[in-house]
Amino acid sequence: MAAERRDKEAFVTLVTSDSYSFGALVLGQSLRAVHTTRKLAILVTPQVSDNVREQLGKVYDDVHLVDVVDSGDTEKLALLSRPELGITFTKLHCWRLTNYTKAVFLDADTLVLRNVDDLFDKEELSAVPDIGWPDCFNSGVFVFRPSEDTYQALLQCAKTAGSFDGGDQGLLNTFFSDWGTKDISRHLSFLYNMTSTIHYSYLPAFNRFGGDVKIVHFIGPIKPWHHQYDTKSGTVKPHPNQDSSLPPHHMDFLQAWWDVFMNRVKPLLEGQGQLLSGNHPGGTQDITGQLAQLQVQGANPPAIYVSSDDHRRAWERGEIDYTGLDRFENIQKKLDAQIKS
Ligand SMILES: O=c1ccn([C@@H]2O[C@H](COP(=O)(O)OP(=O)(O)O[C@H]3O[C@H](CO)[C@@H](O)[C@H](O)[C@H]3O)[C@@H](O)[C@H]2O)c(=O)[nH]1
Ligand SMILES: [Mn+2]
Repeated sequence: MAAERRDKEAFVTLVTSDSYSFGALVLGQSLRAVHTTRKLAILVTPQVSDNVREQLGKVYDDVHLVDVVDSGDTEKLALLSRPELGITFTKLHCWRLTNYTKAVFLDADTLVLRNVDDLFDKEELSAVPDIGWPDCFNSGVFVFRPSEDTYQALLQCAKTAGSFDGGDQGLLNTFFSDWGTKDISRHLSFLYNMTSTIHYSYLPAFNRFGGDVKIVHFIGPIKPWHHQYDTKSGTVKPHPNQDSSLPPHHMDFLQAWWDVFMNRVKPLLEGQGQLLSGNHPGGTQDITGQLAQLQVQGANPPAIYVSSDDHRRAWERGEIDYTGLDRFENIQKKLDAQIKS
């Protein structure tokens, strides 16, 4: 294919915080690992620190600074138990990347396992059914055509109809409401957005088709970067809140995420002085501990995991109080407070 066309097509993701940036770095490197021929673009908001933006620039061809768009719809987001997701309206900015003729949006919590450049043969709006309500599409992976007109129409739709889940997925399913019925070629195979969650898994189908998964999507509040990684054994350990309920294959995908992180992202970050230097003597380190260090260095520290200096220093040493101060509900509460303020 002509190089000019390839240069006008891009994979696009979004980050509004330093923590999601770990996801974006892994995603970008996973796309490089499967030798994509398309450009990599990322939307970042001013909350992402300068230091992190610089790291993102090592992986992404195009780092676009955008303003936050927030649905502010706390009532509907409460139904979804995810008060933080109003900010995902910021995703709409991807339609403004009009220097590309076609693009594929990927959430920052996705990981690419095989080359998916064939997605650029699809038309707007192509996506995979959502596992919770398969008449809707999941908005973590979709093919679209950047257009200022579409962007304005989406904003208008946000003002008039709004989003039925408070996030971008509800809005996009309202706007592209004929996705379910109009054209079957816009239904992508589940292999392009394999959501593996604790709530639902069709294991026999997984055993039959799982080997062909192209993109895995870590939906839900606990992301790969919240898990612990044991540097001695080179294996990921389940988050204490997920321990007993994870489907077995989920651990393999988490491991795949961490393998990309350790082999392809950590070496990039190591040039960053003290970042990633705080391994716990026992060999266990948690990326959020590294995040805390990143926040100490960053120009605009979100400090969401840090409640006091002592606690912060313990966290940085990798001494994480999983059953006490650092238990998941507390982290979640802090995140919630951060988003409301
Ligand atoms: O604080 C945040 C929250 C989200 N994001 C970005 O927005 C995406 C969507 O959020 P995520 O936490 O991945 O949501 P999911 O757990 O995947 O939940 C679902 O619901 C969301 C809201 O409707 C949709 O955006 C998702 O695609 C859909 O899978 C992320 O991947 C990031 O790219 C941020 O940058 N910062
Ligand atoms: Mn997601």
